[in-house]
Amino acid sequence: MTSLLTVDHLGVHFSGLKALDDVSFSLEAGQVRAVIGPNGAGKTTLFNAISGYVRPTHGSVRLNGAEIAHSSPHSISARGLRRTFQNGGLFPALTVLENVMTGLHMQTEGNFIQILFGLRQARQAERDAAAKARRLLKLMKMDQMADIPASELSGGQQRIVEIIRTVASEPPLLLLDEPAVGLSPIARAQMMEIIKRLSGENGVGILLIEHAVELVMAAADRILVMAAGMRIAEGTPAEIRNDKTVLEAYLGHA
Ligand SMILES: Nc1ncnc2c1ncn2[C@@H]1O[C@H](COP(=O)(O)OP(=O)(O)OP(=O)(O)O)[C@@H](O)[C@H]1O
Repeated sequence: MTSLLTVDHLGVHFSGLKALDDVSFSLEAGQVRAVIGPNGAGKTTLFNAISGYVRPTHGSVRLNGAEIAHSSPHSISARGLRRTFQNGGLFPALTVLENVMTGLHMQTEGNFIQILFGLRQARQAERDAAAKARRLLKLMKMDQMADIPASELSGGQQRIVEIIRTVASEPPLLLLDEPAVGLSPIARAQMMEIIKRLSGENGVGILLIEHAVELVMAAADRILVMAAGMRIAEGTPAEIRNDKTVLEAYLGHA
């Protein structure tokens, strides 16, 4: 069976430095895979190489079996792989609802001609988009924030809205870069619930970089551990917790 995402012997070299060295793994629909490792392990480089922001030196990345390793970020995104960034911003002056609706426009841009020539249909499309955005916000327990400007949200709430905006277009594959960084314990629990719901109920494949070990252990189905650009371990949370190489290389004790 073809996996949703297959990363095969992927390498990224920066003038001699092997930021990513021969990394392989796969991700299935409905699965959450975490990537962990100390600073400089190559996690961000891995994300950049998968999403087209960095050109791989070696190896391949396949999305539903189709090679995407040398495609542009735009074309990779159009094929259904979406990502968030560590400092990805919302539009501060727009309301939470409007921000989520910007994520839906990707789906409706095919209706451009309709928008030009059929104002009535366009208004209906806009109403449908607003209703869908509200449904999503309600599902993620953010509906009470819908009509306030994004600038008035806390950092953690902004991150949650950014994820809702990213998933509004229903991508089959989502890359989340440190979704829980700087979140309060409550927001962290909410984030974990959102991640589980997206994968479990909506079947989204999720790849996430995360330093919060408790979130990783609770939310991930499988974990990839990296150090110095290389994959040093791969397995279920229970396997990783007891892996001697991981304890030595990552957690600093055995
Ligand atoms: N554009 C670049 N040019 C040269 N070296 C780079 C570039 N991007 C990353 N590196 C180097 O590649 C290595 C891996 O960096 P990367 O940012 O992928 O690690 P990381 O695991 O994401 O770290 P962190 O947890 O600190 O974000 C580091 O040594 C980094 O300095």
